Amino acid sequence: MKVNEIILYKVQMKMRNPFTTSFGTEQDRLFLLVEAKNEEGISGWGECVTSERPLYSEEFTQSSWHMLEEFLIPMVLKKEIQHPDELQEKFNMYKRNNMAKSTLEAAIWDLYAKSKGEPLSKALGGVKSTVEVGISLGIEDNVDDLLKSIQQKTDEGYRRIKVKIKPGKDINVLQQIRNNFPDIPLMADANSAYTLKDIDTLKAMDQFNLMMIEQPLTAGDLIDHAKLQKQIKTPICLDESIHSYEDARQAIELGSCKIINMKVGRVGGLTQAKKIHDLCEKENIPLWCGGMLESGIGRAHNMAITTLSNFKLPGDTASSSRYWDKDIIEPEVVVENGQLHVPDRPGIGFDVNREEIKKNTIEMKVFR
Ligand SMILES: O=C(O)CCC(=O)C1=CC=C[C@@H](O)[C@@H]1C(=O)O
Ligand SMILES: [Mg+2]
Repeated sequence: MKVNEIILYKVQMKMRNPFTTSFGTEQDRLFLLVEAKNEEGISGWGECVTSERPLYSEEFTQSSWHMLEEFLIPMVLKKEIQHPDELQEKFNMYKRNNMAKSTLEAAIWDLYAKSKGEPLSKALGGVKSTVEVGISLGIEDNVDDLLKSIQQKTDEGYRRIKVKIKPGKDINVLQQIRNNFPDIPLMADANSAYTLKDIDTLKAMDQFNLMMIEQPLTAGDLIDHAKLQKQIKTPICLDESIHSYEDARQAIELGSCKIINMKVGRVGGLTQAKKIHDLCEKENIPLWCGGMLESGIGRAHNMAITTLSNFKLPGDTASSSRYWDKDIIEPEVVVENGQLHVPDRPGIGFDVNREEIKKNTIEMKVFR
């Protein structure tokens, strides 16, 4: 397979509602798309999950644009590629910058699957045709609004509710949620807002029968999470601490977590995600697929990877309409009774809406 042309798009789309976590609020998404075309004019698509500012990790949208333009695209353009797995080794001469790497690699995976006439889920080794999903709710100014959102999303059939917590908005919030929803599958994402000094608060969360607490401590940490896991009942799920296969291996060996939130962009692409998936399956560490407020292209890739056997817990891949007045794919992603039907058409299985992409593109560059 040879990639004849690559187009890099910088896209600006306003989400329907602001999304607040312990490290900030986002509503105007500024992200990148990569379109990779082969000799037959077939296009594969990938989405970069960075934000405009490096709040989640060290990467941000402009850093990814530079990485792709200067280093990664030239490694792929006009080169013969037998299989997308080859890219991880090529890209690893450059340190980290996983979200930038993942954008291009995902586009090549989509193109590879399309050129074989195979759904991306199948090309990845997926075994499911439907996947269960939950929803991630941002921090609300007042708990009543949060309780209303939980009721609405539970009524819509989402299989688990993820709420964001931070010091001062944790025990009181979780208590009110449990007072109103004693039995719903519930988890909390701290986005690294705590330290071991908060051990009493973190222990107190054991009373709420949470499915997990996601990334309570510093991004990148494994040691303190291992100490914490020994002191609390609630399973720890890691997100911002797992950037590679090695991180996952060490986290499992240290006992830093019992669950991992898989984000294809954070780990550098679908090939690395598969490797981590297989390790976790062997070590009985269940996965679920996290989200990064993606458009439909990133959402489609998330659906495909979630079909692998060890994605055992509902992820964050909610409906397009949760985020966008109009998504850039057709049909849009629609959750029905807490489930997504994975398309069995070639590649990501959705058509891109070029008009919608053009309308939202603020910059683009064609590489031939
Ligand atoms: O709905 C989604 O796409 C998930 C949103 C979500 O929970 C997150 C998005 C981006 C970074 C984080 O704030 C957070 C997460 O940690 O999972
Ligand atoms: Mg998280």
